[in-house]
Amino acid sequence: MKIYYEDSMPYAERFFSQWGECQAFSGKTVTPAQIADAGMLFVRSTTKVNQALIGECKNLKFVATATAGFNHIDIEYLNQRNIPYYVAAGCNSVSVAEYVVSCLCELARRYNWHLPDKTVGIVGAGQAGSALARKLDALGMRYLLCDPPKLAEGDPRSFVDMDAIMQCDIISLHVPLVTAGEHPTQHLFDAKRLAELNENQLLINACRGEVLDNNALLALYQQGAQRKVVLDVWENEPDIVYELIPYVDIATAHIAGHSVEGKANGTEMVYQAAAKHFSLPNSISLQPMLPQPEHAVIELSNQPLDWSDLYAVVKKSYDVALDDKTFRNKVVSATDFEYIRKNYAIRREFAALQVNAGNCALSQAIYGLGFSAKP
Ligand SMILES: NC(=O)c1ccc[n+]([C@@H]2O[C@H](COP(=O)([O-])OP(=O)(O)OC[C@H]3O[C@@H](n4cnc5c(N)ncnc54)[C@H](O)[C@@H]3O)[C@@H](O)[C@H]2O)c1
Ligand SMILES: O=C(O)[C@H](O)[C@H](O)COP(=O)(O)O
Repeated sequence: MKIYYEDSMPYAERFFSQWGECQAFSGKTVTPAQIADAGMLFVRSTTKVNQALIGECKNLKFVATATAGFNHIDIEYLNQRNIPYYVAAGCNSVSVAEYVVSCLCELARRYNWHLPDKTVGIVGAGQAGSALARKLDALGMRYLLCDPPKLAEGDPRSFVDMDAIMQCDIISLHVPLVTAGEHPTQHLFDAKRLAELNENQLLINACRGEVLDNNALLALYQQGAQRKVVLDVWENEPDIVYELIPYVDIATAHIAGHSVEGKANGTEMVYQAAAKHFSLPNSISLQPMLPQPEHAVIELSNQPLDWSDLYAVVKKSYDVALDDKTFRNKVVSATDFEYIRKNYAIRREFAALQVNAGNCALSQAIYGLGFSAKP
């Protein structure tokens, strides 16, 4: 059975070639004819899987995406054709949470905030929102969760409504793009909600661009309003509202989930799911393929720790300010946006860094964030 995979899936060749003939394609240029004989189709979010692309794939038996979001897949169409599909749920939740932590540390330094004084409103308490909550616990920060679907399912955690979220110092969005139904998220932050925020609150969007009305935000800025905003995702990527970039505090190119582990987990999860579906061999594991991290050990045990040490450890592992700088200097077109995503620097998750931080409240916070203790 012929396997096609999007060329942005790391380690795909090594995982899938054991099962037979497999071929990479570019999400940007793929044509229906190119994948017409596909038996399995593995993608990331830049390939739109719909009738236009797979209408002629008569032998297609399985579709999978190595991403958490799946709004690029026409599920109704797959269901109509009885083609099973798989989503790598949670593959990059730690990466997204660490992106948000890096933003918090960067902005705490910039605005002289003491993070434990801040309350965070997490909208969407799924994999990424929950991973963030665990990191906030480590930092001693208070948070509220808003997730009406989870509440309706009987999730035992406490949930609040959007009115309570709007009172939080920091609001972090982790919902899927949902355009219809009982709990839509498209333009959840519309002109009205954006206007209701005050200039000291921080709004972070690292889920889908369409959850925040980008033109409404631009209009607000152009009227002279001050808003603290972090945008990793944008409406209409890659051809985004470029005029927004100078106004926002941190601007990045949809890379919150792009740690080495976050992307590679997606490929491995797709491999395991396809192996299970077709009863294929599944003995290849990801861990030995991962590269050694650059800053393997940080020694802090000989000094009294303060918050600046914690920020420095986070920065050494992942410095979102560098991504922001690259973005600001480079992005004036869709091609630039795509270029940054395709050529993104190697970024490891906190766990890849060993820290010897001694034993005090802040060293516990460092380990709680996910950094490994030096043996
Ligand atoms: N920037 C990135 O690189 C990046 C990386 C991963 C995921 N994402 C995006 O973030 C989204 C969330 O990721 P995840 O892994 O946590 O997915 P998830 O499915 O585990 O969690 C999403 C949560 O949002 C909740 N939700 C749905 N509608 C809601 C609403 N109206 N209000 C509040 N909550 C609502 C769901 O019940 C669910 O618990 C993905 O769908 C994807 O679009 C972006
Ligand atoms: O939904 C997800 O998992 C993320 O948004 C992911 O980073 C998107 O994947 P990409 O566009 O890199 O294929």
